[in-house]
Amino acid sequence: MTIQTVSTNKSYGGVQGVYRHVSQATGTDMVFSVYVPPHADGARLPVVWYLSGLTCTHANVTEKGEFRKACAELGLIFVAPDTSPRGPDVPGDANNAYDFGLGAGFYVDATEAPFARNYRMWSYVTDELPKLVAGNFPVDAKRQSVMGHSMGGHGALTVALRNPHRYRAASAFAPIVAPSQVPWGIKALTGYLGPNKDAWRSHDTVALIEDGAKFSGFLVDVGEADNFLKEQLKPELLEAACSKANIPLTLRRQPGYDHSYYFISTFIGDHLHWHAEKLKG
Ligand SMILES: N[C@@H](CCC(=O)N[C@@H](CSC=O)C(=O)NCC(=O)O)C(=O)O
Repeated sequence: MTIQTVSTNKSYGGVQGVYRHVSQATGTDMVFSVYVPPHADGARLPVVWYLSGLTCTHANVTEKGEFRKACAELGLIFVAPDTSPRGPDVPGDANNAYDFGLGAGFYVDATEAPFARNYRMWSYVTDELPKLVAGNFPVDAKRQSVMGHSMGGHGALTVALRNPHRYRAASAFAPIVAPSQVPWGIKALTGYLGPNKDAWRSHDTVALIEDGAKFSGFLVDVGEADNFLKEQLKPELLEAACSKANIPLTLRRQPGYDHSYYFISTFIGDHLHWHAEKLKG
């Protein structure tokens, strides 16, 4: 598994890199970014996975997330994958909408034509990319955690609930917590997985919790001025599900904050400190 270096820049004593590789999972080239903090020769470091939202590539959080200072101080590797396969042969939304297809893989392995061939973002972020990163960066694979934003918050919570022994922490900014119940999610899960809603449950945080999935606890921030809060995000459904299942949830409703990277960059330091505590030792 070889990777090609697109760019590297020194930052906070570490290296911010962007890399490209040929993905077996998606059948396309994929680009991702990795920040490696300053570290002693031979050291193996904990890794935080960041899953991005609709319309994003690796670049949104890499350029606007303001995570590097905290990662450098805390000794965390930070990995940001793309949100979908891309390329001239990759099908997208029939109407070029922003919420399906390119930039909107929803972290599932599609079963429906014509998406099943390339849209395999679940396998990509939980299997192929972790192996690639472990083989090319100084990662301690026993110390991994995951966070994400919006569609990527959905991705982070679902990969954690389905792999509770792999990820020591999971947090989210403005996550879609019940995609089976909201317009963004219904469109995506129908398109990628088909109309049978039973197949959606393993990609729906609230449904996974209702069906018995467990995790040690979540940290979730939402902005009270987020235009998507009431129709698409519905954090109250996560609150109810976690409460019923006795899963610890710290849900912070941040007054005045919207859905943007101004919101994420304000609180990402808190999240990284929370992750670092759980990734110690
Ligand atoms: N119409 C808007 C909506 C897209 C948007 O807000 N995307 C968010 C993620 S939404 C949920 O997954 C985002 O992170 N955008 C990128 C950014 O850098 O802010 C639009 O097309 O922008």
